[in-house]
Amino acid sequence: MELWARELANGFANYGVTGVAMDSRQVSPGDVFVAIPGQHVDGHAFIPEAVARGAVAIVGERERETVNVPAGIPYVRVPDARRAASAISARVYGDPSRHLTVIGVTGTNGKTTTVHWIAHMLRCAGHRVGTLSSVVIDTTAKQMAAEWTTPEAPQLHRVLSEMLVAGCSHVVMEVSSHALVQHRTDDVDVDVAVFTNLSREHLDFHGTMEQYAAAKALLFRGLSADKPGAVLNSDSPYVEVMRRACLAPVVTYGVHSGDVRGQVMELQPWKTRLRIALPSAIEAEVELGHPGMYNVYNLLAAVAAARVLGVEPEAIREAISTLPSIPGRMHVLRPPDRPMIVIDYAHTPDALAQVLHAARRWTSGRIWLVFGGRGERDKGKRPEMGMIAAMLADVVIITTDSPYSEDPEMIADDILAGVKRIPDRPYEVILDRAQAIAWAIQHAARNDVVLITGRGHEPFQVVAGIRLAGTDEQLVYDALNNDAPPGAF
Ligand SMILES: CC(=O)N[C@H]1[C@@H](OP(=O)(O)OP(=O)(O)OC[C@H]2O[C@@H](n3ccc(=O)[nH]c3=O)[C@H](O)[C@@H]2O)O[C@H](CO)[C@@H](O)[C@@H]1O[C@H](C)C(=O)N[C@@H](C)C(=O)N[C@H](CCC(=O)O)C(=O)O
Ligand SMILES: Nc1ncnc2c1ncn2[C@@H]1O[C@H](COP(=O)(O)OP(=O)(O)OP(=O)(O)O)[C@@H](O)[C@H]1O
Repeated sequence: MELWARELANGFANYGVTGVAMDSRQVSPGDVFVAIPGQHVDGHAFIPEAVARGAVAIVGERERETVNVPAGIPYVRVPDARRAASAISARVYGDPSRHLTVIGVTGTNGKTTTVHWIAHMLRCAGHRVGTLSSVVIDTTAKQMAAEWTTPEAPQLHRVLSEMLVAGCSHVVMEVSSHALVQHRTDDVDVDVAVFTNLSREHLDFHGTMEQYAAAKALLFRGLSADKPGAVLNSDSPYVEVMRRACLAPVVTYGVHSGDVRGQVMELQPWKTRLRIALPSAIEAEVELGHPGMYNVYNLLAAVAAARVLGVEPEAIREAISTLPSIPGRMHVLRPPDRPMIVIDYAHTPDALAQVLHAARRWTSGRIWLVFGGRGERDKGKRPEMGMIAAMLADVVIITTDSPYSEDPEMIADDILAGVKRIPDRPYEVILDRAQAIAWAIQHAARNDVVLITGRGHEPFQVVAGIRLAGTDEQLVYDALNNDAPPGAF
């Protein structure tokens, strides 16, 4: 930690500050308010509101004369407000990560799944484990729906301190590239860092794949040489970027290469038989009850991490036979006399391709894919996903997926440009998501599959700034109930 950040953090801890807030609407009495110059608004404009809510000190980047700080309230100007927020949060909440074994998982896809599977393996070995994922924040004493993949530093350190109080010895958490670039995790003392994979995503934020990879590599750069290690996917073209960033010992995993190696014996529609070889020459044949090659990689990442953490092979083996499903990932509904319906969270080109490859094994019939593109996010991936959809599905239904402030029709046009690159692929554009899902279910035959991707577990869409409640599962139930005779489902 830079000297200025350490001194600032110590100063606030000694000053008796009891909490940290980066958003004026979340200030509690006794907090220090950190003003962030944002992309939309300037957090410095909310200093009076923060003080009115009980902030006892302010940190910002602007000169004191240019901001409105009420008399008697200390103001500290810093070179980087996000960096300051992280340092102060860690110190004010008692540096909880130093007393926990923290496993950070980064990568474009598979973070949530890998986090929950590592946590499961550690629990099978008898540890008390907290988790932070984009589905849930679980301190073991309480569970909260997650709004972020990785929360802002104040919430992050507060939650880590709650996990410590709840008696956790380990925490497994997702670390997003946004979090790494925005210093949210700078002061989390990570012990084991895991890399799943890297493919196109968030280029609106990172600009290029090189910069995106460099952002992910920050997690490994932060891992000191005395830590148990980094766990890297050696089949990823980006493995060397992560390895170069790393001073800690490296353990790799993969199907084609790796210290922990998975050899697929049989890839069945819904499960996979594989032989896993560990560096200690221990080999075991296991059955993974989750479909797709990509889940083989998630499993190998979890196994390698568990071994680095000292989990015995027997506990790992037991854990593999009881691995949990993740809400909204490959969630299967089998209404009688209807096509099978699968809800999944694929929202990147690679994830969509992986899931469609897996889906091809489920049916000799047709795959009806219902999906959209999220607003205010990487527009370049939309035509790519459109083309993948048209290449790998039989019927493509383009719909709306949380457009935020964007026009859903324009987003659909972006996707359509990719769909049209594959000649003669049938497609429909039905912007109302409920209608799109209902249309696919009505038209698909009994032995077809309706695959609905992009929203997974998410409980709402944001349309023109308004949160519209309703999961995809609910939309499926509505479609079936409106259409089916009573009691058929
Ligand atoms: C693109 C991005 O990362 N944006 C983040 C950025 O927003 P911004 O620069 O637009 O902030 P702003 O709205 O201008 O506000 C500036 C400051 O004023 C504050 N404010 C604002 C209004 C008010 O009344 N009072 C107040 O104090 C805000 O809290 C903020 O601190 O700074 C804000 C404050 O830190 C973040 O909330 C916001 O995350 C937005 C909500 C977001 O959607 N982030 C996503 C992209 C994200 O981080 N995702 C990753 C996962 C990605 C993945 O899928 O892998 C994640 O970890 O969740
Ligand atoms: N290893 C993987 N490689 C490619 N795609 C994957 C992989 N694991 C999961 N997926 C796909 O990505 C989707 C999201 O999976 P998961 O939530 O585990 O990833 P994530 O990185 O946490 O994403 P997010 O942070 O957006 O939740 C899944 O529904 C599946 O379609």
